[in-house]
Amino acid sequence: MDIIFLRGLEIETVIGIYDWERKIKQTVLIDLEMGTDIRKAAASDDIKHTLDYKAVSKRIISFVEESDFYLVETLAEKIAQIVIDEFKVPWLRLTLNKKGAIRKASDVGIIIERGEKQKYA
Ligand SMILES: Nc1nc2c(c(=O)[nH]1)N=C([C@H](O)[C@@H](O)CO)CN2
Repeated sequence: MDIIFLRGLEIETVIGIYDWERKIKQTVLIDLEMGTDIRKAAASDDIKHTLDYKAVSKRIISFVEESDFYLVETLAEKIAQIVIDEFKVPWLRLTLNKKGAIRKASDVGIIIERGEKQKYA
């Protein structure tokens, strides 16, 4: 299985469990690894034979900007489901970093893996 990755996608959104967090936008950083088979695209040199990482990033940005979840868990799970369902990705690993949420920590967040890693011949 090959991997297409997207790192450091920075998006402003409403996220958090406290009252003050419901009134402001905070930054989340998203890293995504998506399982795929890149060989057809490599052989044809044609975007239609691969996962378009620009299309994925635009969809995630638009979803996250409009969202207002309480937990990072919920936001991460929803993003994962969109990528799997709409882009036919069989496996992904998603890191959601709510940078600055913990005063004495540089980073805090969640890493999830969903789907099955494929074995290609
Ligand atoms: N497991 C989680 N713990 C916490 C979350 C969360 O989303 N998942 N959120 C908060 C607050 O919103 C925090 O980010 C603000 O400081 C606390 N714990």
